[in-house]
Amino acid sequence: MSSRPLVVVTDFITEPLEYEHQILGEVADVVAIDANNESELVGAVEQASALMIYHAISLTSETINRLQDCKLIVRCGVGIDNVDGLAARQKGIDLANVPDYGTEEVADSAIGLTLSLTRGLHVLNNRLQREVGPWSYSQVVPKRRLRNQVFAIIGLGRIGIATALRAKALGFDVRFYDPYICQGMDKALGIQQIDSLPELAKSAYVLSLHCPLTPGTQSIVDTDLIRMMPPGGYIINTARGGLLQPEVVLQAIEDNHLAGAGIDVLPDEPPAPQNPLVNAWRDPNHPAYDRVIINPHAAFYCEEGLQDMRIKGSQNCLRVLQGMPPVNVVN
Ligand SMILES: NC(=O)c1ccc[n+]([C@@H]2O[C@H](COP(=O)([O-])OP(=O)(O)OC[C@H]3O[C@@H](n4cnc5c(N)ncnc54)[C@H](O)[C@@H]3O)[C@@H](O)[C@H]2O)c1
Ligand SMILES: O=C(O)[C@H](O)CO
Repeated sequence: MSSRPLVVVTDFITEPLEYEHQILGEVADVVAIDANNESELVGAVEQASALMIYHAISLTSETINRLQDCKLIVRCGVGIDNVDGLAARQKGIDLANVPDYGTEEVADSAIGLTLSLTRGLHVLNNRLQREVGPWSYSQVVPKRRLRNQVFAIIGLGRIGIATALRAKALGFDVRFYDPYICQGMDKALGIQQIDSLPELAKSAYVLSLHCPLTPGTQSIVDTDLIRMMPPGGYIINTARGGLLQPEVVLQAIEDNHLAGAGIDVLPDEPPAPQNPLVNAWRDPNHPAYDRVIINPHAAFYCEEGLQDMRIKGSQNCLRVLQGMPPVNVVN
C-alpha cells in the first residue's frame, strides 16, 4: 500500500484527471471515484488526506465522521449547501470552495434566460420548427419593452453584481436586496438597494435569485412573495433549487400571475419523475411548455471555467499537503 497522501476526486469529474495529476502528482496519489451517491463513496474516501467534491453528491456528517486523516475538503464550485461544513469543522477539517471560476457564465445564463423568456425567442423558434405556428410575431404572452423595467436581484455577491451590470447595460432599472452587503455598493454600481424582500418584489418585472441556499434562505421565494410581484413578471433561478419550490412556480404560471420562469436548478437534481413543474413543462398542452425554460444545472459551464475550477481546487489541496494553510475556507 502507498504511503503517499491520497486525494480523492468525487462526482462527475472522472479519469483522465489531467490537471489534478499535473498539480498533485508529485506529492500525492490522485483517484477519481465515479459514485452516483454518497453511500457509494464512503469506503473510498475514508483514507483521503484531501477531497475534491462537486455538486451532484452530498457529504453529510455520517461520511465526514468516517474520514480518518482528511485535512481539507474542497467544494469545487461556489455553493457549499451539499457539504456539512459544521461536521467538518467539528472534526478539524477545513472546507473551502472555489468562488471565482464561473461568475460571468452564470450571469450570462441569467440574462440569457431573461432575454429568451421576455422576447419569446424559444417559443417562436420551437413553433416554427414544429410547424405549429404562423410566420408571425404574435406570442403566447404579449411582449413589453425592457428598457426601464425593474430587474430585481436577491443576493448581490459575485454573480449578483455581474448580472446587475449586464441588466443595467440592457437598460433595466436594477434593484437589489442583500442584508449583508457593505454600504455604498448601490452608488458604486449605479443601482438601487431595497431594504426588504417584499419591497423588492413589489416592483419586480424580473426577479433573479443569486443568494446561497442556507437554512435561512430555503424557499425564500414563496407563493406570498410571488403574489407581491406585479402580474406578468418573470422569475429566474440560477442559484439553488431549494430557494424556490417547483409547485410554487407551477401555480404562479397556471394562475397567469407569472408570465414565465427560467430555471437552471431544481431541489431534486435530476428531477424525480413526479416533479410537477417538469411534468407540466414537458406537456405541449400546458402553459408551462412555452413559458418555462428548464436547464440541467448548466449555468456555470464553459470549458475554461471548468478547467479553472479544477486547477484552483487542486492547487488548494497542494497547499495543504505542503503544510500551508488553505485559501477560501468557508466553515
Ligand atoms: N447554477 C450554477 O451553475 C451556479 C454556479 C455558481 C453558483 N451558483 C449559486 O449561486 C450562488 C451565488 O454565487 P456567488 O458567487 O454570487 O456567491 P457570493 O457568496 O459571492 O454571493 C452571495 C450573496 O448572497 C447574499 N445573501 C446571503 N443571504 C442572503 C439573503 N437571505 N438575502 C439576500 N441576499 C443574501 C450574500 O450577502 C452575498 O452577497 C451560490 O451560492 C450558488 O448556490 C450556481
Ligand atoms: O455552486 C456552483 O459552483 C455550481 O452550482 C456548480 O457546482
